[in-house]
Amino acid sequence: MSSAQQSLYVETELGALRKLLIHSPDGGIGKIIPSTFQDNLYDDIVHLKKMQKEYNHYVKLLLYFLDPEKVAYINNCQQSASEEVQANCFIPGKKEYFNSNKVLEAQNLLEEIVKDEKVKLRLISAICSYEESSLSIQQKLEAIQNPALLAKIIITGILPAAENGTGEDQYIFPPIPNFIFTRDIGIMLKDHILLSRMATSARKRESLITKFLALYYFFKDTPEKVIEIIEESDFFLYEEQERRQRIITIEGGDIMMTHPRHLVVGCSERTSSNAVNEIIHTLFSREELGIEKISVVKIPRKRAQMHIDTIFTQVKRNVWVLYGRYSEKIMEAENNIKKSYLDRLAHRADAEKEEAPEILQFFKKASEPYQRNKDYSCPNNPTGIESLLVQISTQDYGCKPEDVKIIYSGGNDFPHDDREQWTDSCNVVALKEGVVIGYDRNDKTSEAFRGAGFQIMTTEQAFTLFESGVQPQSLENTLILLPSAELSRARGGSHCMSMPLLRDKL
Ligand SMILES: NC(=[NH2+])NCCC[C@H](N)C(=O)O
Repeated sequence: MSSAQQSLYVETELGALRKLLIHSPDGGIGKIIPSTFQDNLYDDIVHLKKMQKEYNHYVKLLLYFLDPEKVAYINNCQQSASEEVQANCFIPGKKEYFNSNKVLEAQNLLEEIVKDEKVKLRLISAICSYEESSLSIQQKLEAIQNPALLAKIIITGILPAAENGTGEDQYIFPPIPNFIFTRDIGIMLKDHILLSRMATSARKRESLITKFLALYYFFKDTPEKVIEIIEESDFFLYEEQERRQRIITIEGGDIMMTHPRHLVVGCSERTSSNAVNEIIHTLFSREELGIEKISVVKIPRKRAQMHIDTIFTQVKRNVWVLYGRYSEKIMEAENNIKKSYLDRLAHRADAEKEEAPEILQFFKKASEPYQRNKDYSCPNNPTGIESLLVQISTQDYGCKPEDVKIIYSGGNDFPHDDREQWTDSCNVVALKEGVVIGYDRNDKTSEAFRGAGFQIMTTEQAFTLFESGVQPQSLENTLILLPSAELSRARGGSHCMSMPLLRDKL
């Protein structure tokens, strides 16, 4: 077992975070133009430098918790007289980059694997054929001897002037601006990884890169732990229409290991129903995973709620943050109030009654051998998302029903609930149980956290606290707020920006 492999394990959303995969906003993002941001799954063009600055707060916060020595290194760089050194310590590929083996940067790992000539050639040919590049582009890439540069080009799609002989930077591939959302590219299920199968062409190169990282870095010696789910072998015999129905797409934002025996899977704009079906079969058949229960959360296919982690995330065993409009408990009443409000705002299509999310559960005892044709569906499904969350807290974690707290986006107060869900109020990642990262712009949600007994602090305040000697791991019940003016425009929060690789067991 390689050392990378030994330390990969995630069985909850809450255990103290020890290692994760991230990707810092790269130059490709700065090349998106107004006519392409939608195709790139953004809702605006962003100011790259400001976005990177905001992201650096996130990185530094992660380091305080996961790798404090690197914070000392970064602080040191910040004191340098050279602005370049100050900036470079956050830029992957630069010699000043902090290089942590706890907060892993995808670009660095890519750099690592392309040092192997065989892997390099394979990856280049896979990407060039996916992107339909010319032979000459492929040859230019093959000729690059600097692995850091190659990794950067593969991600940003920009071949610098010095490498292409034309005297100008050349855009050889489209950017992959959503690669910052490492949550979506793969999912750790205990010591296995389930590879995603991105739903949109804007994110397919990310899947390809992730597959290479899984096979040639993380699971180099144990490829059997890499789980891939693809369409059946006769898929290509069907007509277009039929094929569309059978397609398998999976994105990590729809998959949560909420408990070592319980997996929650979203069926959404991004994760297809066929995929959900196959996930159930595949994971139940992998008895070594010990997954007994799979809850499927079917949500309407909407941009604003493209994955289930845009609707809810877990904060503590008994605490969740949820978009109230999707809670069956308040949906009915809320719908009526909103309808009258929206009606007054002229003919808004969304004034129509919301489509309700639906929960389906499947159960297989770990000791029972798996049978493909057996029906594992459960008879009494939770009536909606809120009941599911309460069920996880009470049945899986043994909390008392009266102790379960649901914190609602925007305090469940319209229109703040909708506004703040849009800027990822429900998308928080736990650094440890009860200590989560959110966005500073979601004021009403922060108030709701405060009301539920959490202290709220900005990253700046957290850093000052840690510098004064408070141990990050000693924090309890805290929501830490990231600056988010630019980051939030990419339509993802801290949960999306993290792919946990190692968490303590609870
Ligand atoms: N897990 C998540 N919610 N990820 C958010 C991804 C946002 C990204 N712009 C996309 O549309 O793909």
